[in-house]
Amino acid sequence: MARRKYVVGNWKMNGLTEALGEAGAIFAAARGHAAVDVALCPPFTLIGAMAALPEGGTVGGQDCHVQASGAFTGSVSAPMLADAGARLVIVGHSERREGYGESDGDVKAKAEAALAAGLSVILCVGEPRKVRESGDAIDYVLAQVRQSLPDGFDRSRLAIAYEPIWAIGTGLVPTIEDVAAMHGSIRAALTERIGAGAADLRLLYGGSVNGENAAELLGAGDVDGALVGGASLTAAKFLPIVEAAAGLE
Ligand SMILES: O=C(CO)COP(=O)(O)O
Repeated sequence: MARRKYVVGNWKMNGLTEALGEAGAIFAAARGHAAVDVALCPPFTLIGAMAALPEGGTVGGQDCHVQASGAFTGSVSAPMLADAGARLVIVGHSERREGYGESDGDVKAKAEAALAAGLSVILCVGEPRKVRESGDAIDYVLAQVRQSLPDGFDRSRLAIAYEPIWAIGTGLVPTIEDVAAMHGSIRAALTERIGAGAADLRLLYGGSVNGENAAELLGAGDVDGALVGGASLTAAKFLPIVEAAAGLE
């Protein structure tokens, strides 16, 4: 099974109703690139409206609770995301792991809850700067992959995003060789775990991806797409990344 390129925008805590125009422009242009899967993950408040845009497009959440419902003030469950029109959810983003103390076990439970609700999952992993500098980045990330991977999953509904924490929002990116080495190692760890089917899983790179560096990053070995933060907020910045992915098909 050939892996289709996958370009996903993570809007983080950005976006009011007026930003839906950018989403509409992104979805409309993305239709012209049939070989690339494009999705946007806005804040919870915009999911329903974005999923209902006439341009049509794939919409996701940025987090979900492990339970389907209950007394969890302020939380949103995976079935609620699906009900609002989301088709996927990001779990284990470093801003959740670091900012909200989410463990690998929590991330695994969230991924399982999302899959059970019929959503696709983008499971994030990535090392802090100190770990990169100490030379242990691959071991660190593989431990995250092994411990946060859901038990038993449909390969078409799980993607892994490698996002080195020091590259997020900083303008810094690893070398292409380091990206390829990390993605190759993640693929090998997945193969150990689930066998040859690991070749079907999409591995995304995230961290300061923009229109200028996208073609090179997306062309690295075992890189099947990008998880984009800042450059996903406008069509002008995001579409060049989609075009770079399309150019690699
Ligand atoms: O965290 C990210 C996407 O999830 C990456 O963010 P930036 O693209 O802004 O570096």
